[in-house]
Amino acid sequence: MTHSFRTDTHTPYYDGGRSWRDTATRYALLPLRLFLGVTFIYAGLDKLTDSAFMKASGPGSIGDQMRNVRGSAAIPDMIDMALKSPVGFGYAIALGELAVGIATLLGLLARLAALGGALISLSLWLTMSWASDPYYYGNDLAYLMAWIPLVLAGAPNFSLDAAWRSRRRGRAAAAY
Ligand SMILES: O=S(=O)([O-])[S-]
Repeated sequence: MTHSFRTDTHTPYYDGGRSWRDTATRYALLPLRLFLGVTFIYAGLDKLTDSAFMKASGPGSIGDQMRNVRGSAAIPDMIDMALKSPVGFGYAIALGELAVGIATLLGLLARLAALGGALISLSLWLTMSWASDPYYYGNDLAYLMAWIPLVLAGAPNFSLDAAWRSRRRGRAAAAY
């Protein structure tokens, strides 16, 4: 009986020593990072520039939106807390989204930014979109899940974190 071994099952289009598969794997999280970064910046700016939204009451206001979902929220106490200062809460969410989006795009403290994004999505899921039925109609749960790979991986490429790390390594190497 003869045995044959194939160690390479794909076509090696070499790119400076890497196959295209290695390159695709290396940058697999980049589309997700760009999408979440841009979307959170957009969501933050959208809220900040919507004068109807940043109000304690009235059509389209954050106050009315929270009162509308209070009965169906997973944790109504969270809504009660936010309703003590609906406009303050609105600014906190909008500025949080903006900061998370910018940091994610720049790859600055990327894991921390992704954790912030996940916490924002978690709190919106438990309140605003908890009543979605079936659950997959609610988008905040999908955002929460989308942040998790970035919490785990950070932003190893095209990022300020990576630039900072390689600068520190360069300095450490120069010191020896
Ligand atoms: O977003 S990334 O640093 O994984 S390419």
